[in-house]
Amino acid sequence: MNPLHARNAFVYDKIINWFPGHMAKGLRLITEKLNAVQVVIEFEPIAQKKDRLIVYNKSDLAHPDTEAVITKAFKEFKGQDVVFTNANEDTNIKGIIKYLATKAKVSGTASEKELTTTVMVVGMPNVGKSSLINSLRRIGVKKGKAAPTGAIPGITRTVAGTIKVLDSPKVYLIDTPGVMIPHIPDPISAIKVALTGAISDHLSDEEVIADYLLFQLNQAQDYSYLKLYNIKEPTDDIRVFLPQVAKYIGALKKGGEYNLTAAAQFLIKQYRLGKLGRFTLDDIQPESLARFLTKEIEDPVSRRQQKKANKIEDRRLKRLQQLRKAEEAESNIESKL
Ligand SMILES: Nc1nc2c(ncn2[C@@H]2O[C@H](COP(=O)(O)OP(=O)(O)OP(=O)(O)O)[C@@H](O)[C@H]2O)c(=O)[nH]1
Repeated sequence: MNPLHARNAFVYDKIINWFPGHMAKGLRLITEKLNAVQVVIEFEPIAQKKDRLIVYNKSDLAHPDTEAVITKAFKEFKGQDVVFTNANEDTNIKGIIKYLATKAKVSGTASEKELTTTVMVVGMPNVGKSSLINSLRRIGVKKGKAAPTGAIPGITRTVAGTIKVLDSPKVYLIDTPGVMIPHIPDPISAIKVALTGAISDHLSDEEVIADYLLFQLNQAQDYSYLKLYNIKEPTDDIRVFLPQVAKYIGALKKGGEYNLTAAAQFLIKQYRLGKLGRFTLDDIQPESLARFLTKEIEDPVSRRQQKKANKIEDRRLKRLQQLRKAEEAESNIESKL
């Protein structure tokens, strides 16, 4: 095998903006409903004021070494527990149910009081929110699918009603549509997000995503693609790589030319299914995680979003107070009549 002259860095400068109407609506509904829940299961930070449980789902696809580093960093810099799950295999689901049960509070009418936890599940499209809810339901109440799932982002379109995942105490979950920040400022992050399936593939060029995948594989000196697709020599050139993959899968256009888009789509799908092995796209070193977790507090986008969410929450509380006052005034009048 010839030594590979791999690229030192991946160069890409396209900014991807994807914030369809249903996401804007979803974000609004999530913020509005936040008052009604005790716990938020998050796939990324959104609700600083609530009890939060951060879930790293699809842990079966990530590099196994990353779990310990992430757990330690979240504990150290955020005092926050994280859970690693595989929602398709019900891995680590029992622990989540136990945690949610500990958060139950007394609710209901005076005659029928009960212990309840209401939980909102939030995160980017395609991270497995609905799959996690179904898994919690399978384990908690031994019941089948309640939330629709699928490999295309945007399956869940609205903030649905509650789904029971435990009987005693009662634990209810609220599924939400996948939401993203409207603007991903860094083009490489946008490719990573696209690779995870959080944005529609056609928005970012599939061949660029496949090129990034090749770059990552070569950086990790993971040449499993040679055996997988019957390729003789490692390459870091997507123009050399894609035709060989197209040949392997028999993707040809009408004139007999290799269909490179089909080859790129195939590779992306293989990555998402874990066929290219378990690896993590982000740099999960203790130092870079420390930088990320401390920067998050300073991130102007997060702060702006938080400020906006706080404002909405304050407005809702004010409105609630006004309504209560109006109700009290009305009942005073009625009692005098
Ligand atoms: N390998 C693996 N795949 C998973 C896991 N959880 C979910 N998936 C798959 O990921 C895809 C998306 O899952 P969903 O549960 O629909 O994701 P979602 O976050 O609800 O998606 P939106 O409705 O778009 O927000 C499906 O094809 C699932 O089978 C997991 O833990 N491991």
